[in-house]
Amino acid sequence: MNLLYIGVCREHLENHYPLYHPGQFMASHFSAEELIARVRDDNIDVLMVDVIHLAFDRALLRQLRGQIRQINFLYQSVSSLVDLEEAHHCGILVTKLPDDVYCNEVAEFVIAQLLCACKGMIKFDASMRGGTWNQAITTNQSLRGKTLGVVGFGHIGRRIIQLCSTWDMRLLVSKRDCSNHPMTDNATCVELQVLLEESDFVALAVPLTQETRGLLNSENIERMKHNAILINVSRGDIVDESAVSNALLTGRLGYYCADVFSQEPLAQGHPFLSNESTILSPHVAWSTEGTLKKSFHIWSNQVLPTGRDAS
Ligand SMILES: NC(=O)c1ccc[n+]([C@@H]2O[C@H](COP(=O)([O-])OP(=O)(O)OC[C@H]3O[C@@H](n4cnc5c(N)ncnc54)[C@H](O)[C@@H]3O)[C@@H](O)[C@H]2O)c1
Ligand SMILES: O=C(O)[C@H](O)CO
Repeated sequence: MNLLYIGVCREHLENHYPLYHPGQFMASHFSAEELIARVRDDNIDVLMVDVIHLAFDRALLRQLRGQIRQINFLYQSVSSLVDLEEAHHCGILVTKLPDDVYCNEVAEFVIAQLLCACKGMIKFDASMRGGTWNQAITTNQSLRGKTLGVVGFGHIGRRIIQLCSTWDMRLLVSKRDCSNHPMTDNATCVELQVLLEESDFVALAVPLTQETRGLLNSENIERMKHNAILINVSRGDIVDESAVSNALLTGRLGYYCADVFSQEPLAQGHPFLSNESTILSPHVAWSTEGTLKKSFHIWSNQVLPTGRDAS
């Protein structure tokens, strides 16, 4: 079998799972034509995918039909990355990580982002490294008595609520349908609009779908409290990044903490990089030493042996 690793951090793979299947490596930026040519020229039959800028849509899958047996994602959530029905028609097996490999770690990361923003960690640290002892560079905020709103109540959203349930905060969640469970796990289920209007901190924990793309647009950002903190570990395109940048510049939003971006890696010169009210990380919320090992192990074991096809 011939594997092509796409957008994978090779150093992580080598450090945490030296038993990985040998294969070729490709960076994450390329056109559909380049991918098709590479697959054909190197007789690739399995794609091992982490960061990628293309979606495996109908047209691309049809071009890969007959050559690629499997697309194996190092992701829990692949809804926005591949047309699953078409892949099935094309005889391409799509595999992904199970849903609960690292939801705890992502929830912990959200809390780290929240604390960093509320406690001014980055600003105090930068000011000290700049040689000043300035206690007034920013002001700490308490979490007690504040309202945290979590959009999406799946594996990650539920874990965030669980972890925060002893902090004397008011906890809100928005789900697609609250009617059966208005109160759950110490959190009150409300409509998105209410959550945005009443939360001091908003964390996004929804998949990228047609419904959630651009969910945090300028109109919805306007609904948020002045100086609110917005946290995004879900997918970059769930927010309108330029609306967020503007809201940070005008002081409408207090902080944007983001682990995910519309385009990854984030382009040099992106407005988020020069804004003091962003806290940024390179899509690592999921990756602790333990989850890296576990994920690489599961991912490698999912590779279909040669001779077996997707059916
Ligand atoms: N940054 C990272 O390292 C990292 C790691 C894992 C997952 N993620 C992202 O986080 C997302 C959430 O992960 P999860 O494990 O909680 O997924 P999940 O599928 O367990 O939960 C998502 C929840 O969102 C709900 N939902 C969907 N559309 C909604 C909408 N319009 N309004 C309200 N709720 C809606 C779903 O019903 C579901 O309950 C993933 O889809 C992925 O994009 C990021
Ligand atoms: O969806 C996922 O599993 C994460 O974003 C990890 O890349």
